[in-house]
Parts: sequence; C-alpha cells; structure tokens
Amino acid sequence: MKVTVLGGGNWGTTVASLVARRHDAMIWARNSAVVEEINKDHRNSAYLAGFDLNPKLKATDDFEQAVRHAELLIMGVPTGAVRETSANTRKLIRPWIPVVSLAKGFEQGSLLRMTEVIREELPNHPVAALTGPNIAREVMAGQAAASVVATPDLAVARALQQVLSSGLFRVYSNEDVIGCELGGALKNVVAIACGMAEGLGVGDNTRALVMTRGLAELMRLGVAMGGQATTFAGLAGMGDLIATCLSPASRNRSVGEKLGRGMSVAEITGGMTMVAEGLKTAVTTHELAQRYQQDLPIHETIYGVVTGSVDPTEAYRGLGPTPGHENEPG
Ligand SMILES: NC(=O)C1=CN([C@@H]2O[C@H](COP(=O)(O)OP(=O)(O)OC[C@H]3O[C@@H](n4cnc5c(N)ncnc54)[C@H](O)[C@@H]3O)[C@@H](O)[C@H]2O)C=CC1
Ligand SMILES: O=C(CO)COP(=O)(O)O
Repeated sequence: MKVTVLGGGNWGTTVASLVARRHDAMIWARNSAVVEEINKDHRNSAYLAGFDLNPKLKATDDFEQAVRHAELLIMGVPTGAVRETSANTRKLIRPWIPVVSLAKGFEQGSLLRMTEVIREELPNHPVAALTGPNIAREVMAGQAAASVVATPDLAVARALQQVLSSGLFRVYSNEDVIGCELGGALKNVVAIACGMAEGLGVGDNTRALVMTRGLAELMRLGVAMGGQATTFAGLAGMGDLIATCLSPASRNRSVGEKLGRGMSVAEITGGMTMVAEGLKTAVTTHELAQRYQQDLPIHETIYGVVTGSVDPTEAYRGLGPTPGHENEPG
C-alpha cells in the first residue's frame, strides 16, 4: 500500500519509518534539510538523533506529490497545524481514502478533537486516531510497544491494524474514539504535573497521587464528553499516562520538571524544537471542564501554573481532591 505521513517530526518520522518496512511509504516535511537528510543518510537528526531510519522511506518537501501518493494518509503534524494541513490536502487527496490522526490534543478555540477537525475538512474520508503509550525514541529503538487505532468502523480499524502493525509494534482497535482521543490529550497535562513533582523533588507517594487522581480526572471528563470508562483503563488511557508520566524522554514531563525547577513557560518553550502539547491542552481542558461542569483539580492546578497564576512550588497544595470528589475511585 502507498502510505504518506504529513509532518517530519519525532513521531511522524517514527511512524513513517515503521510503515516503510512493509509498505511504499513517503514522508512530507516542510523543511528541505530534513528531507535531504532522510533521502541521503536515512536519518532525521533534528528530531531523532542517533537513529537510522528504514532506508526504503522516501521523503519530499513537495506537498502535492506527497498527498497524491497516498492510499492511506497519516496526519503527523502537531494539533495547531492539523486543520490547515487537512484543508490543504482537500483538492489533492484520492477519494475515500482513510486518514489517521497522530496528534494528541484539541483545536484551541473550537475545543474540537483532532478527528473532528479532520472530518470537518475532509468529510468524505474515514478518519481514525492512532494513540497509546508510544514514546517515539523507544519505538525507534525496536522496543516492544502497543497502540490503539480508534475509529467507529470496525472494517476500517481492521484494515488499519494490518497496515500499522509492524514487528514489535502491536496495534489494537477501539470503537470509542472520544475516550481514546481524550486519554491521549489529557495525559499530557498530568505528565506536566508529574514532571513538576520530579523537579520539586517530591517522593513516590506524591507521584502516585498525581498519576492515580490524574487518571480519575481523565475518566471523569472523558465520560462526561461521551467516552467509555473502560477505555481509560486501557493503552490509550492508563497506558499512555504511565509512559508519559514516567519517561525521561517525554517532552511534557520534561516541561513539568523545568517548571518545578523554577523556569518560566517562556524560558522553557524558547529552548525547545519539539512540541509539548500539554501546555495548550491545559488551557483547553480548563474550558472543557467548565463546559461539562467537572472538577479537575490537577488539570486546574497545571492550568494555573501554565497561565502564571499559580507558583509551581505552591502547586502541590492544590492537588488534593476537591469537595464532591473525596471518594475513590471516581
Ligand atoms: N513524539 C512522540 O513520542 C509522540 C507524539 N505524538 C503526537 O504527535 C504529534 C506530533 O508530534 P511530534 O512529531 O513528536 O512533534 P515534533 O515537534 O517532533 O514535530 C512536529 C513536526 O511538525 C512540523 N510542523 C509544525 N507545524 C507545521 C505546519 N504548520 N505545517 C507543516 N509542518 C509543521 C514541524 O516542522 C515538525 O517537523 C503531537 O501532537 C504529539 O503529541 C503522539 C505519540 C507519540
Ligand atoms: O504521546 C507521547 C507518548 O505516548 C509522547 O509524549 P511527549 O509529547 O510528552 O513526548
């Protein structure tokens, strides 16, 4: 199958390299130096330093060529670029082909999930999300990992599982798209909280508190928005939350760690080449919590830290349960 990944960053490149093992894979990157390095040296040192990519992977900076190539299109740009990139494919994309979303987060302002954004721009295409505990560098290193392809159509899910599964990368399916996308988006905010714990030098009790009550918040908002509670116990919920909260390679956790050490958001993001979606998701989640009338004390605390109203060193005072949610596990 001819597969195109749009977006030549850390995760887009990893997925493209995986798919290239068994399929005719092409990656589009807007940066021509990245394209040249992938084609010549089979590396993407700006985003995956130290890893060799599959030599069969072809790269291009020609958007039209990349989209016309695709019998399956994978959207690998960050959330802020998904609408524009999807809209730009409209006149080029082959009819009816599936589109898979990799981005974890929401559209700011509309508060839409990424598959909703893509469906608005490409209404005649089946749309799925690929989400789970997938730290790119570990997948590139060939360590066993699993992910979930979330789409309401089981036939599409089965076909995508076939294409995206590869070696030690195992792909499950789930029809609960809302739950899967919410899990992938919200765990980034909890990872910032966990990183802050790290930066502040707190112990394992606090770390466990943040992860466990963070999961309860994912589930609470996710169910209020129409997701299924059981999804949050799976790879797209608890699985991704654990990986991102614990991995030193997580960008979101690392942002939290730096916040805990006293750096400002501007200082942290000024030094980053890669995206940490949790910073924007903290703002969106604050708005979603109000819309769905849910108490999310950990998310609210990170919203306060990110927007400058809460000092990270004071933050852990606010992470206990608020009235109305003293009972475990809800
Ligand atoms: N890195 C990881 O381990 C994982 C990341 N994700 C999600 O995948 C999405 C992408 O993440 P990464 O690849 O890691 O990010 P990244 O920051 O490493 O790379 C983003 C890529 O998108 C490109 N880009 C940004 N804005 C663009 C625009 N307007 N038009 C075209 N290209 C644009 C950048 O140049 C860069 O090549 C994020 O939503 C992230 O949360 C999901 C699973 C795992
Ligand atoms: O989503 C991820 C792992 O599943 C990647 O997390 P970071 O964006 O924090 O690196």
